[in-house]
Amino acid sequence: NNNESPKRQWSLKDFDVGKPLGKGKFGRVYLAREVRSKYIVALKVIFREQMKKYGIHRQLMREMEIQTSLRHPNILRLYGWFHDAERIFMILEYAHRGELYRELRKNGHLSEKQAATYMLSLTQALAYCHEKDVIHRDIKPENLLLDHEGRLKIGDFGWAVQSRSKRYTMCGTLDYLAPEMVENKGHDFAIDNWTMGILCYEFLYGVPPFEAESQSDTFQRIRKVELNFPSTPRISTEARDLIGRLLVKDSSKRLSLQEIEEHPWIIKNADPSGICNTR
Ligand SMILES: Cc1cc(Cn2cc(-c3c(Cl)cnc4nc(-c5cn(C)nc5C)[nH]c34)cn2)no1
Repeated sequence: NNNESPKRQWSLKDFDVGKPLGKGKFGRVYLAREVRSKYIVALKVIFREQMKKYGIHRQLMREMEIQTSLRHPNILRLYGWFHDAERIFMILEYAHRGELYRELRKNGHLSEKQAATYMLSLTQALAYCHEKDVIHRDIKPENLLLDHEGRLKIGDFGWAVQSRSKRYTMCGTLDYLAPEMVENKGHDFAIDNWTMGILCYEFLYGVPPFEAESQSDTFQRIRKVELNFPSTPRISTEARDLIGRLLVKDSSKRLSLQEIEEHPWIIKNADPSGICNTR
């Protein structure tokens, strides 16, 4: 829209750079403050030679175009970017309460109200992305952040990062691959609906549904959709119903985002404000 502020030319001297917040294969994220406004941001720094080495320059540009155009309360804002001779810098919204994963690990699993509230936020963010033909926002828990009020933010450009704490390594993310990915078929919007099922399970049980000793066992369990629900923690029938209607091999038979929003478990448990601080 034409009342958009003109694209400022940013440079590193506009920022006081603070502590590192996270690091990935291609770079790091730092806490930073814009000097004039004192506005706190997260500054993601990507090393050019790493970018060349992994040949991700074009993908990065496309992802940044997408991310800049997205405006949604549950999607981390990309305010702008700049570069110098050896690095590319992205000026990102700072999520004050960090990784949702930390909350999940701290409490072992989330309450049904918290899980349903985060599921609703994710569904609304993904519905917004799908309207703009953006799929596969890479919604692994490592990429889900919480703002100062505890509101969920999808915090990444859909490319692999190593989260700061070593305990969930990158290979752990294969738990999130859908059958069509594992079997190398094309994937479409429904890929995100599968991931929503994985996430909902993990929010409620603290572990992903198809976790196994080896990668091949995990692939096997994904392909056969070997889904079982442990007896503890006790999860409501509605929650298991929702998970069972998302983790469906035939992608055309998975619940749509609209149907997730209208599911009885979501209606009964989710806080529409997206903020749920009840344990
Ligand atoms: C490279 C690379 C690493 C990562 C993963 N990552 C994301 C962040 C991050 C962003 Cl982008 C925005 N806000 C954040 N807030 C935190 C945070 C706040 N607390 C209290 N603790 C943390 C951690 N991290 C944020 C950092 N690393 N993506 O690409």
